Amino acid sequence: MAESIQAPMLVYLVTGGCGFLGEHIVRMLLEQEPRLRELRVFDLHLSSWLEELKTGPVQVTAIQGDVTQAHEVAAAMAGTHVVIHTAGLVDVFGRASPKTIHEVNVQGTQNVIEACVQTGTQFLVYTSSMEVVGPNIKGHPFYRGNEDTPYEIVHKHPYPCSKARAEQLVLEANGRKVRGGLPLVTCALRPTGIYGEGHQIMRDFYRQGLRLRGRLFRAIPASVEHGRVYVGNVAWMHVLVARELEQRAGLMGGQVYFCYDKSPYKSYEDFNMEFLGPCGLRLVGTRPLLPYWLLVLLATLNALLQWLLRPLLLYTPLLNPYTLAVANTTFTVSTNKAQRHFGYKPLFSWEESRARTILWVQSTEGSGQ
Ligand SMILES: NC(=O)C1=CN([C@@H]2O[C@H](COP(=O)(O)OP(=O)(O)OC[C@H]3O[C@@H](n4cnc5c(N)ncnc54)[C@H](O)[C@@H]3O)[C@@H](O)[C@H]2O)C=CC1
Ligand SMILES: C[C@H](CCCC(C)(C)O)[C@H]1CC[C@H]2[C@@H]3[C@H](O)CC4=CC(=O)CC[C@]4(C)[C@H]3CC[C@]12C
Repeated sequence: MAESIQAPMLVYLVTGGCGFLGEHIVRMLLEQEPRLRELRVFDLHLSSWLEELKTGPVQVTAIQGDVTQAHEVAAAMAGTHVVIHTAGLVDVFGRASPKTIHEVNVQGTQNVIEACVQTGTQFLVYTSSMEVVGPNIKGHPFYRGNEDTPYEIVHKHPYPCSKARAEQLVLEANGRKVRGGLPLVTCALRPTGIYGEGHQIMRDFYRQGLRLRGRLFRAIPASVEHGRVYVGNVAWMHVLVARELEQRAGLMGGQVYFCYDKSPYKSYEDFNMEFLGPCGLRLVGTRPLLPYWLLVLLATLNALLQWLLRPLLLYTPLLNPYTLAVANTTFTVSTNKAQRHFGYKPLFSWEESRARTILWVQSTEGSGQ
């Protein structure tokens, strides 16, 4: 992508551009990519906020489509230079079947890769996940790990299985010849747990706390650390990778990068309190109120109930054996690979990320957002 002093010429496509992360990527591209001529936003469900973006200098094209449909993906991608593939089915609660998760996350990604080859799109940035590495089902801690830290990867749950397979497909596709004969350059980003404006689970905890007269009850020991990353910084890393892939194809092609910033390492619940506390909630207990064995029992019961009730209704509580294992296992990332390879520095400080998230949580009260 040669630097141009003339009219902007690049066409980008963001799959899943109407989701939590996707919206931030779309807005960030419009703010931070001066070479953009057209931005295509491809999603199963188009959001109304896209309309307001259509009045700016960049042509924003909304495309309602399904990544599992190869022809829809290929049609949307014709003539694009870069694709940021963020669409995915994020489900660790049993809302979707393992088959559907596989179709969207794995087959959908395969369709994006084949469309790159078919249409001549040369740069592909994939939103992977830390879940590709862990936590594993044995509960082994990953403490301040980086992209090269050895870790026993054991997947059973459909979501991490699908993200791992999709990431592998993306990395293996690096170097394939696309239409016109140039090599495909791919790269995968692995965010830890993302937070920020639009984070639905945060909003759900907030509402639950309001219902419980301003209280949440500690379930996880404060000593279990989680790595979290602000959505604006995740979006910024995507934009930067997309921008740098051509110049640094040899270095970055086929690589994975953890997505990180300077958010503090804390337990899942203590981290959420950084935002929910200033919104008037309080976390009750310095230690978990229930013993761990009882939580395991409740989680197992929930899984059993989900299975029994499935013919009648979808029972999808937050607590299940998988979410309990993830929440109860230390998983923190400490790396500078993205900084070394393409000069990434978080765009938003921790203070700013926190302030923005608090404002958003406050704005969701009674707003039905
Ligand atoms: N939320 C998190 O903490 C993390 C998310 N990720 C990854 O980031 C990506 C985005 O996740 P979120 O924004 O949190 O989820 P989200 O559910 O808010 O966004 C996903 C978007 O993909 C779209 N989509 C789903 N199925 C589709 C299909 N068949 N065709 C076209 N579009 C489809 C949805 O409509 C939605 O707009 C996912 O790939 C996820 O695996 C990775 C690490 C952490
Ligand atoms: C829902 C969990 C917290 C509730 C625990 C309880 C019931 C004891 O209070 C969440 C704890 C950790 C979350 C996951 C983590 O942030 C990593 C993720 C990465 C992704 O790619 C997708 C989302 C998620 C799996 C995230 C999901 C919610 C938690 C399990």
